[in-house]
Amino acid sequence: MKILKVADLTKIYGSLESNKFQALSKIDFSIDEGDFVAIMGASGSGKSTLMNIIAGYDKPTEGSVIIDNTKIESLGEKEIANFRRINLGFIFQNYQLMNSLNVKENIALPLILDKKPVGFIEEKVTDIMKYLKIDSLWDKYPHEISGGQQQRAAIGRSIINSPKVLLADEPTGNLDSYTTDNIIELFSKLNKEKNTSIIMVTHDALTTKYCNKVIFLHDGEIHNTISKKDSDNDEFIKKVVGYENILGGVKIDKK
Ligand SMILES: Nc1ncnc2c1ncn2[C@@H]1O[C@H](COP(=O)(O)OP(=O)(O)OP(=O)(O)O)[C@@H](O)[C@H]1O
Repeated sequence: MKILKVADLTKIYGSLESNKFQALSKIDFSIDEGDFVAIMGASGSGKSTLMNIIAGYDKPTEGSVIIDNTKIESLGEKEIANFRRINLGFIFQNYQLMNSLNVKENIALPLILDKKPVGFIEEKVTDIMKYLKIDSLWDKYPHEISGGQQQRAAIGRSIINSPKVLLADEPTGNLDSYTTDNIIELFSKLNKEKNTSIIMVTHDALTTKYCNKVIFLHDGEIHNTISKKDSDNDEFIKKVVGYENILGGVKIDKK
């Protein structure tokens, strides 16, 4: 079953002829339920723009995003915020935890905003912290824990509502390679055990080892897509590294 469909998506920033910039051009792809997809491409190729439009943080100039049969652009601002809170999880490179709240309160935040009963929140947050192996950190504040632990807490907050789709924009960009592996394994676990569909922007080819698909953006367009079903794991990573070398290091500036 298709869980997400991106159709003919174009994004032009700026309204004046002098400051117009086309960041995405006719992007078209779909994601099946249970897919774990990476989006790769050079800096400036449009990855964050695409993620922000999928999450409804930004609007496309043309085209549409359909998530679980809901057309995102047809929703008003309040409806988008509600839809996002219930159906999507978003994970950022810099975690975006609230510094004044401890780990437990950060994870509970979406349920508190939804005014869920205290007992329900308590049970859910305890389960999630155990699942993520951060239950011993429940009373720590973000500045008291490591980057990897902060990212686990951020993942906890993003999955507390059991979203069908998890969007992660460079989730391991600030982490060392050991912690990166841990976080990527956690994504794979969520993907396999909870059937969460994941779309992850990454600059690191090795983080795609559990993905079943990699979409390469180049200059705001889909350059190509690699599927794991065509190859074994080593061959898959080799292909990803190959395309990353061709596309990865070049800053693309259309101005
Ligand atoms: N608000 C904006 N106004 C004008 N141009 C923008 C805006 N946001 C992004 N851009 C431009 O759109 C292009 C795509 O940006 P985007 O952030 O999506 O790229 P990216 O692939 O995520 O890059 P990176 O890997 O460096 O994060 C870039 O050239 C960027 O300068």
